[in-house]
Amino acid sequence: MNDTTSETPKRSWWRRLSDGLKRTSGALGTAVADLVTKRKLDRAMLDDIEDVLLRADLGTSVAARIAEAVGTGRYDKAISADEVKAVVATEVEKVLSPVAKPLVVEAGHKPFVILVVGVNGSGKTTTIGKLAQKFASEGKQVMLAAGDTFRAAAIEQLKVWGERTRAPVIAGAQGSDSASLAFNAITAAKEQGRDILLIDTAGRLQNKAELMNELEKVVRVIRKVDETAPHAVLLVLDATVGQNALSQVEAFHRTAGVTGLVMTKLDGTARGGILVALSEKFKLPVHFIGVGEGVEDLQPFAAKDFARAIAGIED
Ligand SMILES: Nc1nc2c(ncn2[C@@H]2O[C@H](COP(=O)(O)OP(=O)(O)OP(=O)(O)O)[C@@H](O)[C@H]2O)c(=O)[nH]1
Repeated sequence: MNDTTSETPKRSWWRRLSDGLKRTSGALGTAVADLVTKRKLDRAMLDDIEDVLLRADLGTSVAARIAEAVGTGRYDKAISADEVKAVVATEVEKVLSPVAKPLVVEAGHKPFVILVVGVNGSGKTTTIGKLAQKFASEGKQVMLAAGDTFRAAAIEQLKVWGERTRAPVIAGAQGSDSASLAFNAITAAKEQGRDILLIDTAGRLQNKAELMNELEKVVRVIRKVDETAPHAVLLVLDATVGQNALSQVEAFHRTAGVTGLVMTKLDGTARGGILVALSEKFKLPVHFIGVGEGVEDLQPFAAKDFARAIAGIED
């Protein structure tokens, strides 16, 4: 039946997810299929499978574990690509299950302050828009702070989200001090009794000390108004940067104390396994993933769905 309107939201998200991850799952699936045809399983085949997994950026320890699991009980036997995919899905899910955690807005903070950080163009504004929409639909009073004071377009983009979600936007002039803007925003959110304050920040490269110091200052200044804040620090990562994501996590975690990750643009890479490598290494909660340009393409992260999609298992 081709009636897509009867699809449940879950089903349509699965479609978006598996289509979005096609580059990774397609590359993986084709390479595995090539390896297993007309051969019996031996050490050389397992090494080749491990290489394929490394090329998808799953990381050395996860790739080795999967190869080991594929080999268990199967030496000298024929093996199908589907069997390998099933093992990949099972092992990837084991890594991801402990980190797949929703973003929880704890009671007792008014406002609950969420600082959104990351490099240029990683998808911070899209993430803020999505979160503002979600919280507003739950009846929460949201406020936005346009802490990316470098780019006029970023301030405008946030204002559009403010209008859409009926959230007031605290913004300064282009080039104004982002720490004082954060200070003003949290003060205003307190005075107005807003439930949640989402603070955008300028995109910055993790190796630019000056900008990272500025981010440190933003956090310090926020704490002057509420010493328990920020209550969540979300690092938005662009999956297409590959291994560079590892050093981004390290640097932003050191500077701002990241509490959770959002990974966007998984549709733009054949190396979507980077999310698995990051999870294995840092064990930071993963809240959302993005598999396309639209705000509906950013959804809460579910370990099992992701593991099946990346392994190329059809629902
Ligand atoms: N293909 C794809 N594009 C995405 C995804 N998430 C965001 N984008 C696009 O990436 C671009 C940058 O997203 P923004 O949300 O503006 O990123 P930002 O981090 O706020 O950017 P700066 O303000 O430049 O730091 C936009 O064109 C988005 O539509 C995704 O999951 N997949």
